[in-house]
Amino acid sequence: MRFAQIIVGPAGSGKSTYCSFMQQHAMDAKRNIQVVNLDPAAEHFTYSPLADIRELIHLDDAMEDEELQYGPNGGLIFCLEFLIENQDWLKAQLCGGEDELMVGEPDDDYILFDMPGQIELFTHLKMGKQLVQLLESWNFRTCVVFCLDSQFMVDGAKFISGTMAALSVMANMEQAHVNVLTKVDLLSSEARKQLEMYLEPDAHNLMGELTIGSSFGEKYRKLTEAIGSLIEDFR
Ligand SMILES: Nc1nc2c(ncn2[C@@H]2O[C@H](COP(=O)(O)OP(=O)(O)OP(=O)(O)O)[C@@H](O)[C@H]2O)c(=O)[nH]1
Repeated sequence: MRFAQIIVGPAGSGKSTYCSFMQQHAMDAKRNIQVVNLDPAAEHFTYSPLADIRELIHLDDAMEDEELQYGPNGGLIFCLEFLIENQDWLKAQLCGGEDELMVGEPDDDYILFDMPGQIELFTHLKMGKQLVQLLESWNFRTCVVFCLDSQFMVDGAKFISGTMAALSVMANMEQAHVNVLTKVDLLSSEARKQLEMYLEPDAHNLMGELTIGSSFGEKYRKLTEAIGSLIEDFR
């Protein structure tokens, strides 16, 4: 059995940093965790990847192609589609050979997949799911790790927004899902205390915070309450 974490989250939320620290932590514990970079626009990261999508296709390839002429977001989607179409490349990196007969059966691998920060790839497009299906067919057990900047968890409106983003990924990917709060070290002591409140949130208190004292909050009270119940149901 092999294991994989699909590391997703908004741009700059700390995905690559998480991968580096996890790999270092594993090394300290005399275990082996490998990282695969699947962000075709990545500029630098501090781990040395087992495989790097930029060797297959770089975002610039899609953006600078005279026929394709993609912008950054369309180009990124194209690159991930290209990866799925050229799955033999990834299989060769992970399984050691392109020929079905030559594919080894590595065991006990633990691989982190560092994904791009465009979360639409995981909230409603199909590439994230297709990647998981491929990994499962190569004997991986997968889970999704959603990185969220903790600064998005220190007031009611940001909490709702961040939680809904995580929930969209969870509903679309249909995988075991772990949320990781990053950059907690950057929070002030007051913000850290507030954060505690959001770790075990009481939906009714949060709704009060959002609806009282603003005309927007009053107007959309019912909608906010419905969103609160939805989040509560998925907890
Ligand atoms: N202080 C602090 N900085 C962090 C932490 N996690 C990430 N950073 C910093 O935040 C910035 C973005 O981190 P990355 O790991 O590159 O984020 P990313 O999600 O991989 O970014 P993209 O691939 O561009 O979406 C870097 O400057 C990191 O050093 C953290 O827990 N604490």
